[in-house]
Amino acid sequence: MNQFSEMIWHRLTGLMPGELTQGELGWLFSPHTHLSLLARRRAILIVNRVRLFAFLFAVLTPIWSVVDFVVFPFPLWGQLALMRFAACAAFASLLFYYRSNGDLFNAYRAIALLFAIPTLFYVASHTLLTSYQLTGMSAAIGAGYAFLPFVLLAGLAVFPLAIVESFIIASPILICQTVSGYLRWTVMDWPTFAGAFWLLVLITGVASLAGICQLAFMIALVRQAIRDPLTNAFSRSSGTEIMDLHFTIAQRNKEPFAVAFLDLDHFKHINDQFGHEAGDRTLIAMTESVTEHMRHGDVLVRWGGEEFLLIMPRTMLDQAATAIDRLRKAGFGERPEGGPVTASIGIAEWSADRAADWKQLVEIADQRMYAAKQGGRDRVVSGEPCPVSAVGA
Ligand SMILES: Nc1nc2c(ncn2[C@@H]2O[C@H](COP(=O)(O)OP(=O)(O)OP(=O)(O)O)[C@@H](O)[C@H]2O)c(=O)[nH]1
Repeated sequence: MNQFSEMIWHRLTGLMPGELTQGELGWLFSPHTHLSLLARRRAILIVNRVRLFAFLFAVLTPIWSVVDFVVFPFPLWGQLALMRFAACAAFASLLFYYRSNGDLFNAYRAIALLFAIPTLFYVASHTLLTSYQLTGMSAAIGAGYAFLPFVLLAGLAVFPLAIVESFIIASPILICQTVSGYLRWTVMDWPTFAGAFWLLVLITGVASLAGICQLAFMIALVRQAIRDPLTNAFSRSSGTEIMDLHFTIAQRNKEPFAVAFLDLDHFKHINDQFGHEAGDRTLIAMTESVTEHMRHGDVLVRWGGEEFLLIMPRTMLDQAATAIDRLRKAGFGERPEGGPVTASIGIAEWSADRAADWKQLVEIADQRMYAAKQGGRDRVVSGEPCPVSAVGA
């Protein structure tokens, strides 16, 4: 990127709420690389918003029958009232029976169901209304029924969606509109239809932008909530959530899943001799080095003061030992008095160590870390009863 385009890029990204990092900006485009914690929180939020939407529509849809009753002849208002009560029942079912399980596909299904109800109502009511010759006030109110696709697409603004998601959700409605215009199913003349379609596209664009801004806010908020502010590693509370998630996946899919418990050696000495700030800098340097050299998909959690947990999904015990070896070779930074920062490390893998749950898995890794301390520090213990790898002790 040249200087000018870099400046423009910086200006643009500075406009995003929460000042997203370069990597996070890609998350606004597509959800496929989102962190599992972000995906889970977003799935829950989307389903909650679907239910809120369903509540509003369940209340408002039957109320409008009063207007239909005043302006439309019988049996038109009666038929519309039946459709409205059917739609109301569908919205109420969505409100009462749909719950989030934290899965994104479950959230997409909720949006699809929410949009399907007014779409069916729109098709049925539109077909019915075109069979009547309405004039005056009833024609004006009847025309209002044609606005339903606009309301639906504007409704996208309620959800924290990435660009690709908004596009996928909006395209069936836009395609249906195009087809109905092309086949002259619409009662509008061609220029009016083209103008209305253009407006629909604009509304989709603005609603998608609102959705992206919501997503950007959410990314920034989730980052603040799940990261340790000093080291930028994951905080303990989010670490437990990630452990729970990966343990369940590993158990369900019978996949390997390893963790390493890292505790820096003689860290208190750094604080005592060189002050707390030097200690902080050491922790930051250690985290940066591990983050740089760990595998994509692994997660570093600050478990306590100078204790860290490295979560390694789909990793067997020997593969975890190789990964830890690589991290140790890359180093954990330098002590203020000179010499390398070292760590005592315990590794455990759920099936090899027969851990019943993630807490037990962490407990085993913790015990092995303690064994590494007892064994003289600066070493790795990855199995009982004795250290299998003790380097540089
Ligand atoms: N600078 C800094 N120090 C911290 C932080 N959190 C915990 N500590 C310090 O880390 C030190 C941990 O000391 P110990 O548990 O005795 O561990 P150690 O000195 O590394 O000794 P061994 O683990 O036995 O090798 C304590 O002095 C804590 O105050 C932090 O965020 N910043």
